[in-house]
Amino acid sequence: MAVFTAVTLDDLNQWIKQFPLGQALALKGIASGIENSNFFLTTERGEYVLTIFENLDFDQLPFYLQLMRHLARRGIPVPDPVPNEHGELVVPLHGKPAAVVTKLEGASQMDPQPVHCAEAGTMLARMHLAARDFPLQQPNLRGLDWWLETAPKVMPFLSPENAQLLSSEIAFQQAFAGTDTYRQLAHGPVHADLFRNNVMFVGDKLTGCFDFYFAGCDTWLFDVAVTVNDWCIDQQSGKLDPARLSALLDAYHAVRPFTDADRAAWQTMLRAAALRFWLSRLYDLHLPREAELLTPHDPTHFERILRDRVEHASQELPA
Ligand SMILES: Nc1ncnc2c1ncn2[C@@H]1O[C@H](COP(=O)(O)OP(=O)(O)OP(=O)(O)O)[C@@H](O)[C@H]1O
Ligand SMILES: N[C@@H](CCO)C(=O)O
Repeated sequence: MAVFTAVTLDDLNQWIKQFPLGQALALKGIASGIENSNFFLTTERGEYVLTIFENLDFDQLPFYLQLMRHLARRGIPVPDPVPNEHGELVVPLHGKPAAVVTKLEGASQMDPQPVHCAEAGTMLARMHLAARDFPLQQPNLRGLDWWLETAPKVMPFLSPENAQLLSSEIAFQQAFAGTDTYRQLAHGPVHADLFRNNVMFVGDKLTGCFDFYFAGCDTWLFDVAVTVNDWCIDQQSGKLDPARLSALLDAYHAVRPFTDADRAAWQTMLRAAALRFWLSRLYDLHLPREAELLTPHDPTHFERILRDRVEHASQELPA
């Protein structure tokens, strides 16, 4: 159950008046998700999602919500935040920040085929291009600085082999971040968490993506690697699946062609993307926050992926 803050229809009667949505007619808690309290909200104007942010504060939220608004206005299928009468996208509800966004149609495709991977690749590239003129800046808050700060906290919980893997990989990534190749990579606002459960389909057609609450400015290639490491793998072994990988990369490349720097950085970036989720899952497992009530995701999945990416080269990016 992922509703940490209880809300009733009665609670909403007054609150909803500040939005041009008419009266609230129905409210249903959404069971999945581990970060926020989410509700499907039906009003006189249609179907929406109400999110109460449990762990994010008012300072960070404008970046996420304004980015969603920016993308929605450029035709990228993402939830569009509804402004209140003062133009605000984030408004307190029961003392916590909350937002109302449009509801996407469809359901996640947890067993994606090449056709779904191609759709994801196309949308990711379109999203990168559409965000180029987004004016707000926020770093990826789960980037290298966070890895350096967090690794010492989880080290005491690791086996000697895993402690060695973690420290050597962070050193490798830190060295890479200082290279010319890294500096030449295109960067801008990225989703940074485009897993299968954050994308909707109706049949084989992608209808949208959501959960921008790890978005930040980072390299576009990092975003591609995060996506590939979830969509294009055998879920048991973590190994890359060539057909799905080609489908996603070719579709991305057709919209935003990969550069020589991307090609030079690809293997390293797949490792960075695996490290990012191994570390965050280790952190959530061993150092859970108070507001985090659900079973954390399994870190060993990303440990396997990282070891595989270190030991086996992926196919190259399309030229
Ligand atoms: N705009 C939307 N349209 C339709 N469904 C949505 C929308 N936003 C969220 N959902 C539904 O709510 C669920 C939880 O949302 P979300 O993934 O943003 O929560 P979360 O707490 O950030 O979860 P996690 O961090 O585990 O991915 C989604 O799996 C999806 O089913
Ligand atoms: N996608 C993340 C969860 C946070 O959205 C993970 O699988 O660890």
